[in-house]
Amino acid sequence: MNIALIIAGGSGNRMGQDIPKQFIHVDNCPVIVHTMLAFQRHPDITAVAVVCLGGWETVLSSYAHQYNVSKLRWIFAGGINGQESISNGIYGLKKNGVKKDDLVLIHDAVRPLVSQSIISSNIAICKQYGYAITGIQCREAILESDDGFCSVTSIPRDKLIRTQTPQTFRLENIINVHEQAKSKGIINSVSSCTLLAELGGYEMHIVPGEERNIKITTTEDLEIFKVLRQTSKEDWLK
Ligand SMILES: C[C@](O)(CO)[C@H](O)COP(=O)(O)O
Repeated sequence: MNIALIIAGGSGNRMGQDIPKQFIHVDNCPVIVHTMLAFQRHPDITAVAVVCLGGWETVLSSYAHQYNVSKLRWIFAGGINGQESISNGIYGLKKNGVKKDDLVLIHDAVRPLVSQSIISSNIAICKQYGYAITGIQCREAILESDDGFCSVTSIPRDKLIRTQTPQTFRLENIINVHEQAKSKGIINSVSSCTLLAELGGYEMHIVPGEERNIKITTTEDLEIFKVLRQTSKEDWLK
């Protein structure tokens, strides 16, 4: 089985809206539903699971029903940060009988423009190498700053990869990573790939990402999302 595990545990403070960003409507459909439908449409995705912000589970279920997200099978409780939310999701899958060799595509709820080809490549690369991380070459010059106002250092961009999601693992492997993190007291890693990097010793194979696979963080991103939907090559988006 290939399971999309969508992480929607965040409250979206940076958006400055009353509604968490994953539940904001764009073109009459909540962002998280756009995201679930992207996975639902992929023929190799067996099921969708969502790690949901507390108090929004019923809303999510009724949206899934309303928009016919028939592959949504599990909703798990969100954690206090990304690492804990992912952990809740993978242990939830294990408890619900997902097999250790099954693939888990961990994806941000607020990346609704993930393409069918990124999903296909994640599955293929994970099957071949064990760990698939979507990423995109850094094109900008990068400065390092402690306060955001002043910098005296730049970081060479040639080797820098900006990570996106999905980040894909066999269930057994990602559970093992979280077990190790627990035993080492690592509790606040920002993503699965940063956790693997902190633990060390993992070869994370990069799946080419896309600029349009944006993470909706600010109200400006919402505007960008609307425009990108209209100019998409993927017909079902329009
Ligand atoms: C996983 C991620 O999208 C990789 O770019 C990113 O780290 C998620 O960050 P957030 O803190 O959940 O917004």
